[in-house]
Amino acid sequence: MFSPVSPCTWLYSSFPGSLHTPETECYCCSFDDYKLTTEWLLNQTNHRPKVAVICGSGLGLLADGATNKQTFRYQDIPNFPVSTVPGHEGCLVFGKIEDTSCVFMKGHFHLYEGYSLCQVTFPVRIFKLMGVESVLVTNASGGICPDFKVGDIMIIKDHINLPGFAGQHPLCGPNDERFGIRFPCMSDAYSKDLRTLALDVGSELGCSHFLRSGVYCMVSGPNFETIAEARMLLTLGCDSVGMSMVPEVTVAKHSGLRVLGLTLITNKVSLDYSREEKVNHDEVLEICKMRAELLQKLVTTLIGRCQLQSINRH
Ligand SMILES: O=P(O)(O)O[C@H]1O[C@H](CO)[C@@H](O)[C@H]1O
Ligand SMILES: Nc1nc2[nH]cnc2c(=O)[nH]1
Repeated sequence: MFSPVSPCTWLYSSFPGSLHTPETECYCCSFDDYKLTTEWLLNQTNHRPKVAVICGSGLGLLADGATNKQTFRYQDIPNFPVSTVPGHEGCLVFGKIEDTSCVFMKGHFHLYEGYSLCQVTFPVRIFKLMGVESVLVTNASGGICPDFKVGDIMIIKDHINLPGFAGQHPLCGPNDERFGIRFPCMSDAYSKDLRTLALDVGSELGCSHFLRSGVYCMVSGPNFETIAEARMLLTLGCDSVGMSMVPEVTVAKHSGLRVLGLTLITNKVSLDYSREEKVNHDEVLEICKMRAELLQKLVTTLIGRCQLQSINRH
């Protein structure tokens, strides 16, 4: 189980009713922690997923298109964190999309929930050990690029890891060579093949007009941006901003998984002091609901094709 050595344990445990106990706190997970969870899952299911889909805020129904489903609540899986954010159901769904065996995370974890980045990225290493080859990460984000509209889907071509600049990085700590090298290259974190495939599939489905490509920036949250922060992000070259995904992508790339990132633009980030609209999480979830069916079609079609692409490459 997790070793109770988080430098923050004393802080969290000093809040009455805190979610954090010495048992759930960790600084680093050991290989045995990952192994235990992987073996538990492999014993509980006959599914052997090749593709993992991480569903962000309000996007859990991406799993609905799968057949032969088997569901596990996060709280029942040894070592798994639990979801605390509305719109994150908190279960792992195994199933098939056409002939491809998949695993869907209905809800993922965030720094702002108080989890360590080792906990946030824990499932990604489980997927790797289960034999997953490609990861599709989806989430909700605010549009910084003035051309973006609410409801656009941005194919992530690159990211800026702002918490990483401040030392909040999932690969800090001892490096386990069984997963990957000490200094991984991140200039190609998002597979070019998968990005091209996403554009092709989007065009086939007639949704090219709201498919975008751009740079996603992760902030820790939980507050939405001030106008000065939003302007800074625009200057830095960010097209959208959110509070997740980058740790999972970094750990996935570190362990040699192919990554595709899709972010739904749920709101336009205010860059102007005269704008009256105020963003809130309910609005984010509302837009996710509005686009869910189309995103599901996109993801489902992509999964069949990306597995085919993977087979052809071997
Ligand atoms: O990134 P996901 O989890 O999709 O959700 C995004 O939306 C929430 C804020 O509304 C934050 O969690 C932000 O990161
Ligand atoms: N940081 C951030 N995260 C989001 N998630 C959805 N919209 C937003 C946003 O505007 N800012």
